[in-house]
Amino acid sequence: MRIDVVTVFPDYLAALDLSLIGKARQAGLLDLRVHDLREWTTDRHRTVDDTPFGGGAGMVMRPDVWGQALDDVLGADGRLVIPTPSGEVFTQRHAEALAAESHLVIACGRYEGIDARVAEHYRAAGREVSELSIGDYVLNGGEVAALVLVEAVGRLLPGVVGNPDSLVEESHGAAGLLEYPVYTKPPVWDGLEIPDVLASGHHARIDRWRRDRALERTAQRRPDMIAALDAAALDKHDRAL
Ligand SMILES: Nc1c(O)cccc1[N+](=O)[O-]
Repeated sequence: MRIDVVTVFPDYLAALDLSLIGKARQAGLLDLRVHDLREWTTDRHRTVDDTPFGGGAGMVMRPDVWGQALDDVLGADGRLVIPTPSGEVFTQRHAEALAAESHLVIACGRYEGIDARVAEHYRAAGREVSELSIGDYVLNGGEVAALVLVEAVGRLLPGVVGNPDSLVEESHGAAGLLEYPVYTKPPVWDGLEIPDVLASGHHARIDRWRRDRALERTAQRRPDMIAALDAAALDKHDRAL
């Protein structure tokens, strides 16, 4: 997969040289390219923004500069992704869908955002344009969201995560539940012991205990996820909880 990130702060994406994503890039599993939007400016001051029509505080990023950049970077197969507080909330389902694409282009807005005609232009040209939010809070730009998107999508690519089984039981995974609590050595720490069942070696009981804790945790913290569960996914033991 190829992912292009276009931003006025390319150094912000340096963290993607580290850890699993960095290793995936070195192994050729992920072709990640970061571009400075100012490369597409034509004026002496390398201007990327201007005042908003209709008035109001802040500045808006210019459609002409973004259009030049995205025309060059999208190529024939790029799917445009725009991190924005006004987007659909990004979920694991979005990550899975984006991981199935061959080429993503992430346009990182700053200031008050990118002129709305940019998304409109590429939708009118028949492109898939995903405006996605990583959460209901205010950031200074899309770069942090781009880091989240690249990591969430990149780790799903074949060969990136060492043990693909570990992708199955995660929070927001196939079961649609939050992850159960995890424990490791020492068996007693600060006077706190691990749950006995986890040291029992009885795998059926351990599996049951883990599902019970995942259901309880999800019901307490994310009742919306419980409500979204397919009833058929709950067995009679689950319903008795
Ligand atoms: N929340 C936010 C923002 O304030 C600015 C750019 C992108 C996002 N977001 O993706 O959630």
